Amino acid sequence: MSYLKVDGITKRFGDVVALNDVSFEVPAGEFVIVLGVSGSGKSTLLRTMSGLLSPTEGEIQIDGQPMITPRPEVAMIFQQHNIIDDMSAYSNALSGGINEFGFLSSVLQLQDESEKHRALDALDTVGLLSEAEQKARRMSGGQQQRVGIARALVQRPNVLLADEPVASLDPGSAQDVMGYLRSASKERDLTTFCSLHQVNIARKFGHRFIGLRNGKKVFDGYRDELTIDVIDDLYGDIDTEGMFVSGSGDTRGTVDDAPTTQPEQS
Ligand SMILES: Nc1ncnc2c1ncn2[C@@H]1O[C@H](COP(=O)(O)OP(=O)(O)OP(=O)(O)O)[C@@H](O)[C@H]1O
Repeated sequence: MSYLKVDGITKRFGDVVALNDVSFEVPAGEFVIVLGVSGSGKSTLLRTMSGLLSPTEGEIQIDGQPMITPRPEVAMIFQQHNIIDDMSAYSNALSGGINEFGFLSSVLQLQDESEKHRALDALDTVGLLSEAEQKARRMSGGQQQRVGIARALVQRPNVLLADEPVASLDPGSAQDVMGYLRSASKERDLTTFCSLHQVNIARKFGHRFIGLRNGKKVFDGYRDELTIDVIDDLYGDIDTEGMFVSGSGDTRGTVDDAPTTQPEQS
């Protein structure tokens, strides 16, 4: 049964059609990567799914409920991590409960033990428990993005939306962050959408892929279906050399442990 349903979404900004009649359904727990060139509508799709933007036409349902405004069970991670430099990794993670506990109690850290435990647990999930006291400004870009993931996890989401979470990172850090995102999603059974520019990283970590071009959905398939022809169709003449071999090094969260074709629906 689908947990998330995007039904005929169109989003216009004046004369610009950012999304054009996009529909798909996703079962709970699936890890979906949204691909497409710059301007194809990836961010608009994720922002609409998060409730930050209203569609011009169509509807999004999560767990059978229309998504009209942001909801705590849908967490968003941004490219610029949006974390506070002068706060520790722990305090930043704890601030993920801000919607649930209120701004003041979050800033004053008046949360109870279970909430504090949840922040530490989230830092553990992203491999930063030993860095909990570290000020964010002293952390690398990749570590800061992992703090951003931890903060989203503290929100206790069912759906995680990550809008180009590794766009500003070097390739090694990008793989690291994607590995933690993938393993956090698996560990917590989160339905996850992640938009990416880097096709090789997408192939390494993705399970299902949705391809956008000029706001239209032009591809929706699993890893084995994401062929060079599909990538050429999405991106035009980019260099695809090396995209179809497994990477070396840390394999945390890669798809080698995940089905590469559509799972049977029950
Ligand atoms: N707030 C806005 N006002 C006007 N036009 C917008 C707005 N947001 C997005 N657009 C336009 O909608 C189209 C899709 O933009 P979007 O940011 O969703 O693409 P994208 O695939 O995420 O691009 P990128 O990879 O560069 O972030 C683009 O033509 C963009 O200029």
